[in-house]
Amino acid sequence: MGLPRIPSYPMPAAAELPANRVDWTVDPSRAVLLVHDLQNHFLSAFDTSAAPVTELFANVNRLRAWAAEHGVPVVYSAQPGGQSAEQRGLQQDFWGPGIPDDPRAAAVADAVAPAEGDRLLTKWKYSAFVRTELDELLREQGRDELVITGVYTHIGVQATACDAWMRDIRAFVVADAVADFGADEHRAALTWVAGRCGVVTGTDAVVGRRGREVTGMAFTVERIRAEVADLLGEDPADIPLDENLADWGLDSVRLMALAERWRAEGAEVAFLQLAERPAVEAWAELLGAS
Ligand SMILES: C=C(O[C@H]1C=CC=C(C(=O)O)[C@@H]1O)C(=O)O
Repeated sequence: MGLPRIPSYPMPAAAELPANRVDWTVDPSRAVLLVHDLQNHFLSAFDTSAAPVTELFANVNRLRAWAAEHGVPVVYSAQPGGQSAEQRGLQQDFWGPGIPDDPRAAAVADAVAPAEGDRLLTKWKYSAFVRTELDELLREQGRDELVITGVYTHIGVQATACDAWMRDIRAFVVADAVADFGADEHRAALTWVAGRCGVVTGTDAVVGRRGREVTGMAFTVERIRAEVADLLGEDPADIPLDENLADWGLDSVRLMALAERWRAEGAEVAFLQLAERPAVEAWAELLGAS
């Protein structure tokens, strides 16, 4: 009993996604991003250095960056370790004792760890709505769309998407930001969601070129400074050119948002390069700014 060993399998590509029955598209002003159960215990069933987990982490981080850029609240669900048989209920019959009483096993994987301001839900059942405050949280914020990422596609992800439908909340399952016991279960879950309760989409389609129009503007020191100022809610004139922007509150999620935005415009710049020397002048050099 317990989790299977999951062999590596390729993440589905955009061309392989099932046809959706409805034509909803994600609206950042209505959406909440859910990172579902990406805890070390559940990920230990995979080789986390291989597909689909490598893509899963990268795509969840792209979505987190998109969320930071568009003011989309981010919610993490996580089950507690060391649950009693009573707390486990029927989960005990299907999966045994679950997450051990070990903080490392219960922690969200470092690669996608929550950022400051993200909400954490303690989860008890397959659906992230059951015995949690997810429903209230959406309603409090006047939001009715849930963008779902995490594991496992045919268990909690599918159950949460279905539960969202019961509550008239539009679920979007991001096909390449979820992972499963194998390619067959992954595909079957996506097909069921697309036909019965939500929309199946891909990371590119959510973050893609939708949020911010490609400006076609040349990179200049002033443009970079203005974008940094905009992200930090500061006046561009106050942003120093040669100081470490981490000291100005530029965290890794915002940094990812910038890398994502500039890459969408064709700039060959990686998050790690920006993180290495986080200053306007250094980035201007990287971007070949005039
Ligand atoms: C990651 C999930 O947890 C469930 C799946 C397998 C084992 C479980 C457990 O042992 O608690 C969970 O019920 C999910 O809801 O998809």
